[in-house]
Amino acid sequence: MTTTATVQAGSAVSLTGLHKRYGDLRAVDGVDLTIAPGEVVALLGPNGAGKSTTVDMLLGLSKPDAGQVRIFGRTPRDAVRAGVIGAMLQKDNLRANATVRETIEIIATLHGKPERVAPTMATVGITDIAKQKCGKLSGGQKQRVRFALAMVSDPDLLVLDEPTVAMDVEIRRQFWRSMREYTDAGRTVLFATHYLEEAQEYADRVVLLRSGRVIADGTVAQVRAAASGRTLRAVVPDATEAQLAALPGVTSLELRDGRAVLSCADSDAAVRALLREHPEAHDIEIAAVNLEDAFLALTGEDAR
Ligand SMILES: Nc1ncnc2c1ncn2[C@@H]1O[C@H](COP(=O)(O)OP(=O)(O)OP(=O)(O)O)[C@@H](O)[C@H]1O
Repeated sequence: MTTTATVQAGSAVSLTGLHKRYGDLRAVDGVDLTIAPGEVVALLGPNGAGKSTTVDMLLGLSKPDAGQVRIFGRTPRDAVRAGVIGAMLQKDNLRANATVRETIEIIATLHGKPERVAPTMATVGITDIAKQKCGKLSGGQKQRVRFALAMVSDPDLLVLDEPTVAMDVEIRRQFWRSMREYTDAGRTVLFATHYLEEAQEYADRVVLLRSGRVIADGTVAQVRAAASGRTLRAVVPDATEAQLAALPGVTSLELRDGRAVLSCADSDAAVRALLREHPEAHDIEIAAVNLEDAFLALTGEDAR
């Protein structure tokens, strides 16, 4: 049997008891997180939840007040030096006067991988802007150049802080297509995002941060279930609130003009009992709670 210790020893990312304060503010307040090789993990949280602070410590850009970071068993600094981490941050690190190709070439050469320049630019879709100066690029183009910089060393772990900010819908799709190619090859990704639908669509696992703490961690399906299961809607002309509230699996409800909206921990049990006790019920719909609802229920505040 695999023990927790061996899983952590073989982990891509291991954050243990991570704390970071700014004055009295606990920006990161005891984060424990282990990511296995090959996982694609979304780090979600409202503004100020501590996502960027966590990412900065993970990359060795800032030092935790307490706790430990290990990337494939190494310190962040050693991992960065060895080229096993590629990072795409929110900060603008592009030199305005350098062309796109020159920018990618410098980093590829630093990592001893000049042969990666052309394929990386093709994958990310920036070959056609290779000769443009970085200072003249649009926000979305700059994001793609940053993505190419993160990918050019062919790292085992990609860390992306809000990667699709400033990208329009088409560019965003293209971005995720190239990410898929990368993750299909078994590489590990941690991305921070405000776009809940991106987490839902592209991550294997979602970690919700709030006030510097992990408040939920699981697959998209588990996070949804942790919040409030499913919503059952039906028209039940003669039912009372008390009758509906007594149905098994129902956790809360609204009833207006015979239209009922039931929040269910167990929607199968609820729908069976509903039809048994109120055979006149009709127009029944059962929907999974989407991640946004789950997120709002768990954090109790506006995600954006
Ligand atoms: N250098 C700093 N000095 C003081 N406070 C900081 C600093 N960096 C971050 N903070 C504070 O720490 C908390 C966590 O910030 P952080 O940027 O990690 O959150 P976030 O989840 O990335 O938010 P956002 O989605 O807005 O980027 C916030 O309250 C922020 O104001």
